[in-house]
Amino acid sequence: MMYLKSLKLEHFRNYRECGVSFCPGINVVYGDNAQGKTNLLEAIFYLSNAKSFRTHSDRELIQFGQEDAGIATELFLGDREYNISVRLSSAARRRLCVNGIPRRTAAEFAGTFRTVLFSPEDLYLVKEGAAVRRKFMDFFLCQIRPRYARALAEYTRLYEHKIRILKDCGEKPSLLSTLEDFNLRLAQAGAVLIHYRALFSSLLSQTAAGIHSDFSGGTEVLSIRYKTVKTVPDPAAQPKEILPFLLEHQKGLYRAEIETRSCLSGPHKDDLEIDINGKPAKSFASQGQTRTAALSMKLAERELHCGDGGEYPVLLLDDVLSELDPRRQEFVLNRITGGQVFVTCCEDERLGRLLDGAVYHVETGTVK
Ligand SMILES: Nc1ncnc2c1ncn2[C@@H]1O[C@H](COP(=O)(O)OP(=O)(O)OP(=O)(O)O)[C@@H](O)[C@H]1O
Repeated sequence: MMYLKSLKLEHFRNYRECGVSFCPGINVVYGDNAQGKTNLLEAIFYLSNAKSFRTHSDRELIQFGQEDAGIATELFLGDREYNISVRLSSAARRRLCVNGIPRRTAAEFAGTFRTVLFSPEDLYLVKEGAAVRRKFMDFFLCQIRPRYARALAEYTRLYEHKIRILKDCGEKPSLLSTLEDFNLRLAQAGAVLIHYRALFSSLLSQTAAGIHSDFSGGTEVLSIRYKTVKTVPDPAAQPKEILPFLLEHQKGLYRAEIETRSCLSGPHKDDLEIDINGKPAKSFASQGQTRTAALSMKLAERELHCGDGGEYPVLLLDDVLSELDPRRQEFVLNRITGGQVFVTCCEDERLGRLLDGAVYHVETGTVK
């Protein structure tokens, strides 16, 4: 099992100094607005990902008026104990350590333990444009498949280059001669993305549907379908089998790409179509249904992590209980089993539904 035994914060956001122990099951953190609940989850997320989910600037994490900040945890993983720590400084490079040994890069540090986060922004997974859903797929796949991460980096680089060629070819028509090579390499990297996204989506769809059904007491059917380049007959096929179909699609759009000066063909337009009871969730889901669907997708992501690594990741649920009816709240508090969970909420009256686990009260940067 993977779980955080304790957390120490020093000058992190609104925490001056704080040490807290956690239980291996569900940990509910409640308190009024702006007391430090999300900050606590942010610290745990940082230890797992070497970055915040709210800001790109580490300086923002250091308490106002201070020069450095620290986050540290004792973590159980399998039957071993790890000490993971981060030191942030406004004047020097940050220090990332596992068991006292410095890790030079985020890639070397991140992933010692895994987290799955649900924050209010994840409602965009259901309601917003396709980019959010592609990011969701990419974030998961990059963590577990290095080949995918390499293909994505290559695709992004080539895509940006191709866009520049298409923009500049009006003034410099000679640039067009390089397009063929870019298109081939884009399609090669794109075929890898499509293959992995298709496998992921199919597992995600099955798992999230089962969770959503339980969550809604059997009243709702969630379905998720992967949408990619339409000439590809079987997106789960091996990349080399996908490649000719991508090249065919690119060919069909060659003129249009030059006329519109934009890249129209490839998996950078992929999406996940999400329906609830046969209707597009984007247009028709209520707020509670949207939250249930987004949360089911995140809980499915947690199951897929477990299927891949053999351990449940630590689940961080920020402000998930509001807008859910009592039965759905009960599901969150009591039916997510198998790994450690952190849930933040505002009022403690909901906690009457909590059967097991530990409750913490956060007030102006202190945890009791
Ligand atoms: N670098 C910092 N130094 C000191 N305080 C900070 C820093 N960054 C943020 N804060 C403070 O942290 C508080 C917000 O904490 P947090 O986002 O954890 O709130 P929360 O308890 O999750 O509230 P809500 O229920 O409203 O989401 C704010 O009062 C903010 O001013």
